[in-house]
Amino acid sequence: MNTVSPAAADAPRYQSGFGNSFATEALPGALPVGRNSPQRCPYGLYAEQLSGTAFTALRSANRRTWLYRIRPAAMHEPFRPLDGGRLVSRFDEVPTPPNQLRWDPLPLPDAPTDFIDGLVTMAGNAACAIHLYAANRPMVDRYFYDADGELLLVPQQGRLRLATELGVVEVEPQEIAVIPRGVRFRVELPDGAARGYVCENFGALLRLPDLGPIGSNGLANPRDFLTPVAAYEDRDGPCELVAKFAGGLWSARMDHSPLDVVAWHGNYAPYKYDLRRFNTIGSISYDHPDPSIFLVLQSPSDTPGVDALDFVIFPPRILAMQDTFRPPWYHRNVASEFMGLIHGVYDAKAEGFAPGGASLHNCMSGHGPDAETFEKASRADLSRPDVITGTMAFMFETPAVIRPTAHALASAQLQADYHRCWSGLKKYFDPGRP
Ligand SMILES: O=C(O)Cc1cc(O)ccc1O
Ligand SMILES: [Fe+2]
Repeated sequence: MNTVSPAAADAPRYQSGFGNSFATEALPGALPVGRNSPQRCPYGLYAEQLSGTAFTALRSANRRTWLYRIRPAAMHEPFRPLDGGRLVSRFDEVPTPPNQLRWDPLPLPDAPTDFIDGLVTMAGNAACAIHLYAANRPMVDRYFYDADGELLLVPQQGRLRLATELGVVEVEPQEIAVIPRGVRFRVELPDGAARGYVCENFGALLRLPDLGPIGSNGLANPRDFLTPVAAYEDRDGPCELVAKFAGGLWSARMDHSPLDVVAWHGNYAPYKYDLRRFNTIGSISYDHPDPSIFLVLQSPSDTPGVDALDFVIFPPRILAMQDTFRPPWYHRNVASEFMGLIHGVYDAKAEGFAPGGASLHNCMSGHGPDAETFEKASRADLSRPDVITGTMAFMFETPAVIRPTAHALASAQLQADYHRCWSGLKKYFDPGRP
């Protein structure tokens, strides 16, 4: 039998809310009533629990989902090692230089390349791995899951259609998707080719930050997070299941699609978010605030107030601060900052930071606006607000040093002359002129 449920074939449908307890069924009555594991499930389905946190995690942090599926996830041949290509998990292959680093965009491939084969690891540490992807083929009869971490996908060019066990999520540039650890999925490319960034979060699940004095609304609002409704494919035939497990890739044969979940309920599920919905907050008096006001999602650490990983964006905004150098200040940060640009121009860099490119400013490495931006902003007319439009940059930030891979440091896209963007900064100091 080879059928797909309507939600697997049609435009994706979603349920709204962040971390909610959702319940969804692709066939009426597929969810057991009043219990998770009845002696026999409706429609002859198997019940399976997918746990994303320890069984005993506090209720506020506990995440699990009950799946009602055609066959349990256990049904596959043994995994065998698969060549990981440019995907690496060791971040100690080469010394990490304290240099400011910047890369041009990854070229789109010429050879047929699916999402998995198109992954290139740029950098990482114990908290996360940062990959780029560039692909031009859909995954056909090929499925993937990541046992090492949750995947935060940041498309930069082309849409992704993520057919997952829990339903279909479609994202375009300026939207993000999060696929929980262990959830199986296939990536289709509605626009033929796609490029973007992936942050593989090894730590606590991404969550919305507390808002403190901002109050009960603002930044990324929970209702703008969308989780798919149940959708399944009842497809028999040979396929491949690729796992990322303990740092390596593994491949197993299956004789049916693993996307066979007819109904599910729980709070461990993929979601998407449109970054254009972010409620950006900033200074309306003076000074450029810390970029923590642009925090979308955080992976908390065991130290209150210090995250193991932050996902921050730099969206369109209006700068009206008075007697203020409006772009980011020059700074050195105890945390390490990996940045990408989805669209437009980033306000600290006049040139060289292209959409699809990346930069890395590690712990205590000095950085800030390039010379051209400094000259302009230090003379700008502040009686008028700067309306920054048509841009979307982002940052993955961690307290641990972000270590580039050997491949990233040797890559043709690394800009050898990046440091020169500051070499034109003039010496204005004059002890005789306060
Ligand atoms: O380095 C960067 O461009 C990111 C950044 C932006 C900002 O507004 C303040 C601090 C910071 O690290
Ligand atoms: Fe910075």
